[in-house]
Amino acid sequence: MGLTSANSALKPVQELLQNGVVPQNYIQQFQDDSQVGDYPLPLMDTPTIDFSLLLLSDPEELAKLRTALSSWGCFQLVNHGMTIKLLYEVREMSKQFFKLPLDEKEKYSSKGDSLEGYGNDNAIRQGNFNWNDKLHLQVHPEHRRQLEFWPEIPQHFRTTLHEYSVKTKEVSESLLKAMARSLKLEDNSFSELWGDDKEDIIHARFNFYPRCPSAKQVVGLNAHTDGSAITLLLQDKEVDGLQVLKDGQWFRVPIIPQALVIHVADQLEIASNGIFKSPVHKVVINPQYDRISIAMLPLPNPEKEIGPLKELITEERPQLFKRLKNYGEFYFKYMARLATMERQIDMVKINY
Ligand SMILES: O=C(O)CCC(=O)C(=O)O
Ligand SMILES: [Fe+2]
Repeated sequence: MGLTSANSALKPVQELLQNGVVPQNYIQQFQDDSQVGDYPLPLMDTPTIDFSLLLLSDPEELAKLRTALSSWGCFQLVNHGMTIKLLYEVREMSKQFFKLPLDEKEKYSSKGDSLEGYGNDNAIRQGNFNWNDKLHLQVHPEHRRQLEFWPEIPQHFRTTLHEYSVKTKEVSESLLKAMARSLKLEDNSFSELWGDDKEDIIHARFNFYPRCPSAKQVVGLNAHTDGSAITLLLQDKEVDGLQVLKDGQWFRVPIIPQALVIHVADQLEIASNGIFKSPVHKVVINPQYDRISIAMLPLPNPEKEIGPLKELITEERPQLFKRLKNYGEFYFKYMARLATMERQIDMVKINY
């Protein structure tokens, strides 16, 4: 990689348009029109799942959940108990952080090859770059927080993120139980895989997608699956852009302001022996409006070996994935494969 491209890879995307020209690294070679940002795509019509009914083990809601997890691999979760005020504050503080002057944000820049901090992933990408800046923070367990990456401006950032992390943990634990129940398994079947309650991990990824006059030529996040167990995504309340792939067709994910978009991620697809699907998704860019999103990513402790649950391995459904530790490391190592639309998780299949 030459000096210029290395520099523009590391420079925040937000700073790239000062001379009005999109750097070549960011220009995508789309194979067909349906890949382009404003192509009219159908809306994802997966059902909305009511968290309060899952807590009551409502049989219809559990059946809806199971269908959503094994078809789309994602759904919209409502009545999750997070207040409108909390969701408002999380979205607001994200917007305010990315609006800060560059030198203020750079106090929290990622160092070396650390995942945490402010910056973008483009330095580790081969192929075309993403029109996305991020702030990545590990929020759980609390004793592993690296507070030097946690913004002090806006003022309530740290306390609000703490509150949001605690709620995320509650919701994700209950969701994993409901997911197990939807397969007629013991409540703790998935969560036991994650390891000690104090050592399981949650990362937060704040995404910022600056508006771009050449929106049709760039991509916010290239097609990918998430490397966590599940993802709880808070989308921008006004600007859409998230798309999910199902049976070879892209669908737009509608905005439901009070909902969380829940994705099955790779480590849950592995644990469910492939019954639940980790969906390929991507983000397109808006020519007029900036977009934010906040992805909360619960995952097992990397020390813990994970693999398909014994109860889900049968003669009709033989073991699909290998057992392994530290899926995250593997996921990042093969990140570049995303450009070819191959999922990293397919490489840990027994018959790969
Ligand atoms: O911005 C979005 O809607 C999706 C973000 C996402 O896919 C991610 O952070 O992994
Ligand atoms: Fe994602």
